[in-house]
Amino acid sequence: MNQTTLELSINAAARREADEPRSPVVTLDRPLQLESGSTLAPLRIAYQTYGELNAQKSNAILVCHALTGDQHVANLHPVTGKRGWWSTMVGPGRPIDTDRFFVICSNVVGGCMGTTGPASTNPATGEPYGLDLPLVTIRDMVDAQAMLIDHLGIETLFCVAGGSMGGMQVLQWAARHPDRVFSALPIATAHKHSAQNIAFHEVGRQAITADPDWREGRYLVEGATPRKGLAVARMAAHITYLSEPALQTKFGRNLQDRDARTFGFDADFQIESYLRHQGASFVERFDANSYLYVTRAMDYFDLAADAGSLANAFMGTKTRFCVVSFTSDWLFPTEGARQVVHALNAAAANVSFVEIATDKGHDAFLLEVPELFATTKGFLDAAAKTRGLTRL
Ligand SMILES: CC(=O)SCCNC(=O)CCNC(=O)[C@H](O)C(C)(C)COP(=O)(O)OP(=O)(O)OC[C@H]1O[C@@H](n2cnc3c(N)ncnc32)[C@H](O)[C@@H]1OP(=O)(O)O
Ligand SMILES: N[C@@H](CCO)C(=O)O
Repeated sequence: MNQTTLELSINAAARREADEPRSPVVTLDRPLQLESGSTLAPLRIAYQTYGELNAQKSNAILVCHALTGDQHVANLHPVTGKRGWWSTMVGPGRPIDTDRFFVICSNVVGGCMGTTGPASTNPATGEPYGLDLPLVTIRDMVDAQAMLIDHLGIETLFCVAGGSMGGMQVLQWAARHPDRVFSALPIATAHKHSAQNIAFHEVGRQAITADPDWREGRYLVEGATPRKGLAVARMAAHITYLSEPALQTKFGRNLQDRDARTFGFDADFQIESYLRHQGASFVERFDANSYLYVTRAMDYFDLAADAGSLANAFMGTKTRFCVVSFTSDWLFPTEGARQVVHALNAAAANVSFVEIATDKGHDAFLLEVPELFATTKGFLDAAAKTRGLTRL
């Protein structure tokens, strides 16, 4: 995406948001103090809300998005035109029921859908930040969200929920703001990024920075776009979101629109064609520098190291937790979820744990998995009862 296209996309989002009164972008006066020691100002946060905030402001659910997600949880996406990434989960009568709850989701700091990120204008130069944006962490993402929640006048969130990197934010919220999180639903996640996951991220980043059109991160200023590098990064990453049985069932060794092998390097196999499609469509909706920043934020995440031990991170918490994992998720395996559950038990927290049997892999949290819907609904219903939340 060159600068013009990116601006068109962001402007399209802004135009759409202007049409929708509950889709604002807020510019906060207070600078964001980053974990690195730098500050970020002005801080722009783009967000979406669904449902109504009750008079007591006690029914707010913050949904945290994953690596390449954004605030468009349950509405049509302004760039792709597709339905929101969790529209199966969030909406009237859905497990996260917007007839009952007020749902908020903001684009993370470092992202590319309206919140301050590397494509935003650096006030010091008048040009896109590029790599001059300070590094951001999961904690910084959460601190920015806390500023948004303050701005909305909400003291305590009824629930913070999310999958993958969204789940990291859930854990960080519970550890950093225990009094502001009544319940927490971390899905397909871990308290730290594993060596294997850092390795996959590094492959993706190398693909981007090796693209001559990356231009040391100045591609927006220089009118280029590292499309090939970003597409390859996505292709490699996308494999990790699926599972071997799912790939086998979906594609096997089937040929793509061919009766016989061509004995060349075209996308002979369906799986090759599929990955090329995933790479090409990703480039249309995501910014390469954002990919560097947000993957790096995940790499640095390590709640146990920050707190001395994982149990310390949650000691004394009153938040009730439901930790969810998927049997075929090899990116965030169940073992990582168990470590979180053990630490929560050691911290005497109120925690339940659900491992869902599925062959859909890591991205199961984005798909129609009835057990995930039932778990989410059951957890929220029980928490709402404890909280004394009645219907609106
Ligand atoms: C918070 C967040 O995480 S937001 C970001 C989440 N969104 C994404 O990650 C988007 C890309 N990821 C995906 O599509 C993920 O696979 C999922 C899990 C979200 C969706 O999974 P599914 O519904 O099973 O879709 P599937 O993986 O089969 O992909 C379907 C796409 O592949 C295309 N496709 C399928 N087979 C082939 C093939 N042989 N050759 C080329 N393209 C193919 C389809 O046409 C479809 O394209 P479209 O998305 O442009 O309409
Ligand atoms: N496929 C999702 C989850 C990755 O962890 C995304 O792109 O954000």
